[in-house]
Amino acid sequence: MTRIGLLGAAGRMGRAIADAAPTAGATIAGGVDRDGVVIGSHEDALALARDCDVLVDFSAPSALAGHLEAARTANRPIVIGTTGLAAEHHALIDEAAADIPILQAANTSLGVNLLARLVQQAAQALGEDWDIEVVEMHHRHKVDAPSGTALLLGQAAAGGRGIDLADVTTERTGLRTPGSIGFAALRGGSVAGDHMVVLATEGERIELGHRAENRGIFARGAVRAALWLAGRPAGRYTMGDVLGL
Ligand SMILES: NC(=O)C1=CN([C@@H]2O[C@H](COP(=O)(O)OP(=O)(O)OC[C@H]3O[C@@H](n4cnc5c(N)ncnc54)[C@H](OP(=O)(O)O)[C@@H]3O)[C@@H](O)[C@H]2O)C=CC1
Ligand SMILES: O=C(O)C1=N[C@H](C(=O)O)C[C@H](O)C1
Repeated sequence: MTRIGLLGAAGRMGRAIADAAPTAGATIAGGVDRDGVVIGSHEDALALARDCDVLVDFSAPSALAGHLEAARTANRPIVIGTTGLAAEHHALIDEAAADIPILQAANTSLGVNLLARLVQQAAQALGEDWDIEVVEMHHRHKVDAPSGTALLLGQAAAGGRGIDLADVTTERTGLRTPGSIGFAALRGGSVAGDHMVVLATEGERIELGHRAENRGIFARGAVRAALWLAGRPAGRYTMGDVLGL
């Protein structure tokens, strides 16, 4: 059975993945966090990487470089679910993906990845007189905003229009810029993750959305991604590859 090494093991997602693994077809080889061992006996990410088939990282952007280094040194595949990644983090992932298989996904649920396809199609079918706004709500503990998923959905919409998201993100004051894609982030309570893409024009609007009822959907998706990634050649992969979308 595939043995997962958990990075960020003490966190909400780390615990959810440890719970989901046995029924999703994997075992947990061990888990480490900022302060070392959480599950098993490995002292750090490198020791864990050497003793597992695939790493799964749901921690924080500041941990990414060290986790990639451990995966590379031990020659292990790694699933990265951490969000809040900047361009420099994506550059590190691209570089490491020359040597090892890496799957980076802002959202590992089937529903959100299908939603991204629907958003892409809708944006492609509708003209620029349809304004696009992405609204998300998460629990009070979340630190990054907009969520990684909101950005993923924004990128899907921009892709449908054949443009780069970076070129059409908008300021929140003054008159709305035509063709821009806007974001709104709400934080509160225990919301596992709600996302809504609103496409609005004069007289009508379309709302395409997804609500996560618990973290189990992300955890099962992460385990599925890990099973899929183990044994692949070096390269950078997406949940779309795993799910055949
Ligand atoms: N791709 C997806 O489908 C999903 C992605 N996420 C993302 O996963 C990440 C984790 O989410 P969540 O579990 O809720 O967050 P938590 O804060 O509960 O867990 C993160 C864990 O990582 C640890 N950590 C932080 N920095 C470091 C570091 N430098 N080195 C080692 N460990 C570190 C934290 O330790 P400490 O508490 O000491 O800081 C904590 O135990 C977030 O980026 C979130 O957005 C979440 C859900 C789904
Ligand atoms: O932090 C969370 O909880 C979540 N983060 C991911 C994101 O930023 O999109 C995925 C999910 O929405 C839950």
